[in-house]
Amino acid sequence: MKIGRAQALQAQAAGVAPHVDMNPVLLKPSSDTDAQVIVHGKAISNMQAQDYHDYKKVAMQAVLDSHQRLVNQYQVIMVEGAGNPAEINLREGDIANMRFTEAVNCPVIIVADIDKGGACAHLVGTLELLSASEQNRVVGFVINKFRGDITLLQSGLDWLEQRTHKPVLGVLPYLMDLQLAEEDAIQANQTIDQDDIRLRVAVPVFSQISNHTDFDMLRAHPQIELTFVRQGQRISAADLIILPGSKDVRADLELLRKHGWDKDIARHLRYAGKVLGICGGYQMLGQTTHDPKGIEGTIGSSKGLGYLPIHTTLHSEKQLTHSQGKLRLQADVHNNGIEVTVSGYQIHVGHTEREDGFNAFALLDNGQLDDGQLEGCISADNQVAGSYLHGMFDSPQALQQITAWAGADTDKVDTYASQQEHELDRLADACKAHLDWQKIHTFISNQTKSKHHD
Ligand SMILES: NC(=O)CC[C@H](N)C(=O)O
Repeated sequence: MKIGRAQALQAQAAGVAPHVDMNPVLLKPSSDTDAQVIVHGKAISNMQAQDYHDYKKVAMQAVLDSHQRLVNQYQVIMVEGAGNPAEINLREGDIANMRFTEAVNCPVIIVADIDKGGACAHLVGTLELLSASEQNRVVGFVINKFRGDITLLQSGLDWLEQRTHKPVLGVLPYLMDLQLAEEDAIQANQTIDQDDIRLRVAVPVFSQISNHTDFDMLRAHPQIELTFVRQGQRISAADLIILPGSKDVRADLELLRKHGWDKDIARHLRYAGKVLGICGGYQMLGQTTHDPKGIEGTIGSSKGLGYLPIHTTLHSEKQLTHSQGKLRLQADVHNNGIEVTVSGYQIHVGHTEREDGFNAFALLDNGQLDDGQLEGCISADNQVAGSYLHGMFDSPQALQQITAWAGADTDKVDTYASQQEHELDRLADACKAHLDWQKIHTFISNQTKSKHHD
């Protein structure tokens, strides 16, 4: 079952369990022109933009079915649009914006990001490009991410209301360093304690990087300096290099070599640094990756970096599982002999075999995939490790143990879930203080009444 991170976060914010109906159709871009289409949590296929366009009629029905199920279950349903309601090239066949609101007859609030500039022009222009009935369902505007003196904005807001005859329902302030899970873009902003950096982590950014939210907890840790190494840059001095997941492991392996990152990794290991691979990054650290059916790219095999005694073959079925177990990683510091629990999720098409006699990364409680209960691998010299477990840093003990393995004694931090809860509270407080709830409640109760009359 797969839903977008944004929808899972919205469910957490609303205090309800996430469900696929909250994200009936999910597109996971696999390149600039195609995406994996996931309907009701199940992958349908990889589609080119044009094919998806034709598929939208089917997808719309899935969206409406989900909406109906939610209506039967909840009193208030808030739907977030995707992209922009005025993308005229995509309006025909749209399933995520105004066409959906017309189909289910719901009021609309348009939100503009003033940090990017041109917010008034954006709102007036967007409204202008909607049809008359769509315009009628817009009940107001919200300005988001405002910083500065609000009194200077007031004349602009007055103008906007006069011009459009729609109310501004609030101006939300820019919340500094809000650390909420992002969908596709890599988040790199960090607040670190410069005088107390204990671990420097470098993550090369592959073209097809996946699951970059694995790094959110490292980024949120005040004693860990996390650097995303972009293409064209070299990996500079660090304590730990982490190779992230990838949607096209063999192509990204080639990219890694093209940028000289293989040499940087070799040098880093000569200087006794540690290297960790997650999922696709784990596969790259092995001996070989075979793709006999061309699942991710061209048919063929690629030689890995050769640091771990593992062999991977890509299959057509994607495996998806949640796992929990005990870390096998031995820490040079902070090793008090206590077994550390690690948990995470696995999502991959690769099947990996570890050569006999080598250490695993973790012993899982109920391992089902690949090498069974013993998951992942650690090199004989204890310098290189790899695992399929996404989210391995989300539990504070595992984070502490892995950073200890990498040579640093870091303080224990909040769990990922409670850190997200704290950030959601910040956002909720801002919404409570700055939105016109009286008006918003009126829209909601009118809507509920009209539904009862339907
Ligand atoms: N999330 C990932 O890194 C996936 C790795 C690889 N593409 C696989 O599916 O096996």
